[in-house]
Amino acid sequence: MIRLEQLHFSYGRRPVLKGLDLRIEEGEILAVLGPNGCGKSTLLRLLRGVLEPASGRVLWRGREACRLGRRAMAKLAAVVPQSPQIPFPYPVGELVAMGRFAHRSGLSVATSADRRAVEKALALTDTLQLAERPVTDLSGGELQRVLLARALAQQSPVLLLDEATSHLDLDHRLEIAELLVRLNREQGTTIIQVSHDLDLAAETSRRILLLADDGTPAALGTPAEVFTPANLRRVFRVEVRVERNPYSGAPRAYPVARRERSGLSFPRIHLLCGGGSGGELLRRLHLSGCELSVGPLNRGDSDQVLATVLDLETVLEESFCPIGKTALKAARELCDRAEALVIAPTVWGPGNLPLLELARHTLERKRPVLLVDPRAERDFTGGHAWEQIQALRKAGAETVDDTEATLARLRHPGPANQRTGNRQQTPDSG
Ligand SMILES: Nc1ncnc2c1ncn2[C@@H]1O[C@H](COP(=O)(O)OP(=O)(O)OP(=O)(O)O)[C@@H](O)[C@H]1O
Repeated sequence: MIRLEQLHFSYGRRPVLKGLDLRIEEGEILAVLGPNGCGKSTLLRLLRGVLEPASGRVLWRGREACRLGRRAMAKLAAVVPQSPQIPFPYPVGELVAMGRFAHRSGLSVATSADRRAVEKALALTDTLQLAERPVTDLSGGELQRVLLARALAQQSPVLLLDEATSHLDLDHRLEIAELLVRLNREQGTTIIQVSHDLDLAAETSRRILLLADDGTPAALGTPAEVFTPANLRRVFRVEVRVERNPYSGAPRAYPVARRERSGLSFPRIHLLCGGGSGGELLRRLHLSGCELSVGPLNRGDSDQVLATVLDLETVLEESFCPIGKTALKAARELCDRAEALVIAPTVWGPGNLPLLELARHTLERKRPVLLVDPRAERDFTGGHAWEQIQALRKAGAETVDDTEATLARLRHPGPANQRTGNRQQTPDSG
């Protein structure tokens, strides 16, 4: 029904949309998602023919959108705009009746069909009680429902919605979402909705077009195909965990954390931790935007669970098992790829003692090793771990007090600063 062919658009010299190819079939529900300013509303304007592409075409049943004319377009598509300026205090009923203009000629009076369409649209959007109120007095959410009523009164086969539920309370948001799905199912209305509500888009749409911030298409497919942590991270620069809504089965994206863009001087870091000693370091290093790998960690260890949530490259060892040769070898490979090794304030026992080999190995490769708040009292190996830690310090491992100091050190490419100097600790000093 609608075809976009190699669509490019610029405002002046500033390109906004680049290379969009898309087919929208009759009866489809398509959501267009993407960061602020990526060109979603511009795409709707191009679809309506209000804007003309710089190159490429927008075709409605084979006819170019920008050549269709206002009345012909209104018969094909009704629009719910993002934030319209309505300067005149029309009564709501009158504004909704304006949706009928494509069906009327000149100043002809409203027919009973027009009146029925308006009443039905007011009823469906729960705005009948607002019919006499001036539109300028409405709240944001009421106005959105009235604008949807105007679009419904138009009885066009296609609805173009630009963030049409952004001001609605939960009850009305769900009601309008259900209404759109019902219109689509019962009347075959094609719906193209721009939204920032990822979950609602996934619940109601059959396909999602994800635009990147440079206006290129980043992904197109079913919600399950498009909602992957990698796609959403790339487009929104946010770490998300994708789960399924247990009631509807639709994918649901939970933001885990925003990645800071200010990088560390060491773009790739390996972290040794375990037993919860890595919690804050894992989160903060991950947020810093560096590539973080971790392990070996025993399955089920709380640090391992957090590393999985954060989608980190992790070397695993079986639950409650000492760190074995295979895991150690895999971790050594990750250490070789890292520019720095951080060792969390871990409790040392015979099971994880071999990890300290990784620190020696990293120092031999002339890469920094940071020991975060090491303490003799955490050594449960009869002094072996503490002995090795002291040897590591002599060989150049740096001591840092806490997570903050670790990040501060990693922001600087040079050797340890005075605060992170090798504080001597004896088994008694703690
Ligand atoms: N009339 C205009 N003239 C010049 N630039 C414009 C115009 N309209 C929009 N832009 C710019 O084009 C880019 C895309 O705007 P658009 O409104 O399509 O983005 P959007 O994805 O809908 O954003 P949002 O999610 O914030 O609503 C933005 O950088 C915007 O500032």
